[in-house]
Amino acid sequence: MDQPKPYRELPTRLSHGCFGCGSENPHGLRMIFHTDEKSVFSEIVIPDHMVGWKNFAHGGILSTILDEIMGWSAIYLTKNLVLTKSIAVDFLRPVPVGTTLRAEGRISKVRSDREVAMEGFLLNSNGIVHARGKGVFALFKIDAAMKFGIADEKELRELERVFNL
Ligand SMILES: CCCCCCCC(=O)SCCNC(=O)CCNC(=O)[C@H](O)C(C)(C)COP(=O)(O)OP(=O)(O)OC[C@H]1O[C@@H](n2cnc3c(N)ncnc32)[C@H](O)[C@@H]1OP(=O)(O)O
Repeated sequence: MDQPKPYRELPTRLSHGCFGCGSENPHGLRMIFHTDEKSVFSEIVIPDHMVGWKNFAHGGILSTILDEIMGWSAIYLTKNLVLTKSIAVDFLRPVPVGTTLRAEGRISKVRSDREVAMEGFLLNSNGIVHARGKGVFALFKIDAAMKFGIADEKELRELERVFNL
């Protein structure tokens, strides 16, 4: 009999246009996320058209992936919606386009009910870290998210339902 997997996919495949995770954005990264309940992770192959220097992924794209993984980690692990307040990225090794990367995010410190510090990592298939990020995210309950216009009400209610926000 198959053993249950120690992780599961997050229900983030909602039809929206986010550059990082939107299933309906043909120009985006279309990231899919999994969790082991302590962190959130995603496997991604950076397409050729996101190149910077020859063969190396553009640093802005790597920063976006770190923002996205930290953002979804913050949503899932704190049960709030988020807006990025700040991120800082260390680019440690170039990332060749076309190779599989693993992005991982986790909580660094919950600072208040309105703010969390996160950390994120981009690793190659041997577990070597190519970039790491630190981010501060504003936390929003559904009503505040509605007031801020983060998404339309239908989408927010769907997020509230699937993530038990
Ligand atoms: C899908 C998941 C993927 C995530 C990855 C992608 C994420 C992104 O790219 S997000 C886009 C980039 N980030 C942004 O655009 C954020 C821009 N920044 C902002 O909007 C602001 O700086 C913000 C809201 C974070 C903090 O605002 P700031 O001015 O410091 O707040 P502050 O002055 O204390 O409060 C202003 C008002 O907002 C309210 N407010 C601020 N923060 C919150 C909060 N967390 N919850 C509820 N209300 C809040 C305050 O109560 C206050 O309301 P009022 O005027 O009625 O008194």
